[in-house]
Amino acid sequence: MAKPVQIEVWNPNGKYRVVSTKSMPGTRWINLLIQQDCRLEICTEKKTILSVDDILALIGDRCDGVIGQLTEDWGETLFSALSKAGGKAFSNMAVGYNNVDVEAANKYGVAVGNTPGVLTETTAELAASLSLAAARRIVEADEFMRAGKYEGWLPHLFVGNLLKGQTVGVIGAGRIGSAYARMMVEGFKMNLIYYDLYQSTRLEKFVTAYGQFLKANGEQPVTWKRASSMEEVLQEADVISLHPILDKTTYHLVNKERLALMKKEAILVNCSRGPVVDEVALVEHLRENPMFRVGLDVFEDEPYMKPGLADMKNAVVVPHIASASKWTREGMATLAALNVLGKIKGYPIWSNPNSVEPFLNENATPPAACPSIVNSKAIGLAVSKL
Ligand SMILES: NC(=O)c1ccc[n+]([C@@H]2O[C@H](COP(=O)([O-])OP(=O)(O)OC[C@H]3O[C@@H](n4cnc5c(N)ncnc54)[C@H](O)[C@@H]3O)[C@@H](O)[C@H]2O)c1
Ligand SMILES: O=C(O)[C@H](O)CO
Repeated sequence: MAKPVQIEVWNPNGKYRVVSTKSMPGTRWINLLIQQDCRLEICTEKKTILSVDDILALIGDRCDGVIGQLTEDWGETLFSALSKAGGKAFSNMAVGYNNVDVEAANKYGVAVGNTPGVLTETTAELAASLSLAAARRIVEADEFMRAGKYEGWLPHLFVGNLLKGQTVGVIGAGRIGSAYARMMVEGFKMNLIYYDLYQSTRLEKFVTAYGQFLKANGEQPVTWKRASSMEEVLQEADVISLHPILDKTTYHLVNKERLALMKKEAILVNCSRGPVVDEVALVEHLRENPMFRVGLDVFEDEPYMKPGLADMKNAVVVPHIASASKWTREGMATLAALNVLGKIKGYPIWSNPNSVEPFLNENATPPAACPSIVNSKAIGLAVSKL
């Protein structure tokens, strides 16, 4: 039997019981739920990753909706329990939902929400930060200073890579990949090569226009190319950033063979999901190629790193913080809460889940719609006319 878990209760007499498996930033999401007659229960357990049993205990015998986290395993067991408890809605507080078995949710008619759009720039900025940190060896240099090893300026001290005029490669040029590409092209005047299953005309137009602007100002224009294979990006780019979703097609997309195609002094950045890279192969590649560098926000077996990675001077590693700006995290909480609330209230789904700004305006009542439900078609939800 599932153990009881610690909770904090808001609006105890609310009609709808909504559970959040974690405390989330900001208070707007809490206020939106309690103003709409929800009794909100927030799990306050100290452990970071809740087990399926912990979540079963939270769902209990009556629950209208759950806001959950990307660290949780939302499959058959949880959706069946939620449906049995009368639940209609689940939302990840994340844009990625590879932790959710959507087919299982469909089977029980449970809506699955995610939080696109609000993370785009914040995540792209972290990918850009990791690119720079790796190119200019910032972490190594910081450790050196703190260890009291600096004895004065030297011509060879922490020499890294100049980005200007080099080629940035983006694999997965969706919302975040495109935002990152624009930052690197505009900020550092890099040429772009990208690979995606779909053409990104907006991105191509942006680079063309910026190239024309540079040329008109007497500067070297930037260029773009849509690669016909991922291998082409790996071979040509100097800095490569990974931004696809994680699914069967992207698992170990970067493996031993593909690492071998990359330039010896290339930089690889991963802010998508850990299993997109074969981390064991990566550690071996880093060991054998000391001029090759990586910037990693995500890991194959989070929260762990594969043996040897932590010892690599040519790796910059941070703990899955790409979306960690205050505005973004509060926005994610708001979108996740409104996905659950909207479904409970019987609202239709928002017509453009890539454009969620109306839900984020603190000074206005949010639209009567669910911002982003990934299985809306499968469970037959109507689209909002707003
Ligand atoms: N590290 C973090 O904190 C963090 C933050 C936000 C998002 N993410 C991850 O980033 C992912 C992307 O987010 P997004 O909002 O840009 O999503 P998105 O759907 O806008 O972009 C994903 C892109 O990947 C492409 N793609 C899918 N399969 C591919 C393949 N096999 N090869 C090449 N491209 C492929 C898609 O066509 C799409 O353009 C999320 O699913 C999530 O896993 C991580
Ligand atoms: O998918 C997401 O939204 C992220 O990984 C959370 O930061």
